[in-house]
Amino acid sequence: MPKFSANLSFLYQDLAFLDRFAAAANDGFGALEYLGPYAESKEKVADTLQANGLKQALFNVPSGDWANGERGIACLPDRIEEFRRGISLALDYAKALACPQVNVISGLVPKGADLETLEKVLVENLKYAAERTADAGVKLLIEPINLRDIPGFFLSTTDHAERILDKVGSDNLYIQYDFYHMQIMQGDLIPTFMRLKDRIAHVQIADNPGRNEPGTGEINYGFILSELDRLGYDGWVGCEYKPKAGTSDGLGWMKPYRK
Ligand SMILES: O=C(O)[C@H](O)C(=O)CO
Ligand SMILES: [Mg+2]
Repeated sequence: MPKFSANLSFLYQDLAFLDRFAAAANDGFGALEYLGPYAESKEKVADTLQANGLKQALFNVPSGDWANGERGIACLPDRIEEFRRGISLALDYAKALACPQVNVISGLVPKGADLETLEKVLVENLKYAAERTADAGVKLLIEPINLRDIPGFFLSTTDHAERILDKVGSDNLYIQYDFYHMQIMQGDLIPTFMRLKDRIAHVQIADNPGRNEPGTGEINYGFILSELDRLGYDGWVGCEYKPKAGTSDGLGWMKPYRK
């Protein structure tokens, strides 16, 4: 049976961040994920998780000035020190929240930048981060993201993600496979998942078009979720979508998977 993690950067947007924890627990989620916990103290986040009987499935390492349009800094040559500090902060939180994995957002290609240079920076940053996260018992992930929602994003396909994993050469670096992004960029969702299964540590779902809840678009999540089960995926399924019907009211799709 698939188990679901509520992505609090998308769900329960009408509530304050820490109030979203109880709402997710009440709706039957077993775990949480979000862009980052850094605006709250790690003690407060850990207490709220525990008070609501939730696990921490994942969060992103610090990803630059998100509000002002940055989408990660991991490929940017002039941000290496900041990236390294971010890894150390992410590991502090991961330890406090008993979070088994963190996701790296690669970054936007700056105008006129040399792609080979960006790739080298990303690979070196990931080598550095994979070593530190491995020492802490935390998996490191990278996520291909579709170019329609984030034009100019450096990492947008699983082929590219695989090449990066090969270049980094660490057994602690994995792919975060977001079915929504991959439907837009590649299609062929389950055959690709099957091929990359051993390199994928986390999956996320949303329907297309619209990035709304499963059942609102063209992706057959009934099939996908049963395939994830059949193929032995036992990680969390991250619900990273914009609820069309309100978060709780729009959870009808999840009913068959609740005990
Ligand atoms: O948007 C996504 O798919 C990501 O998972 C994310 O964390 C930020 O872009
Ligand atoms: Mg995602």
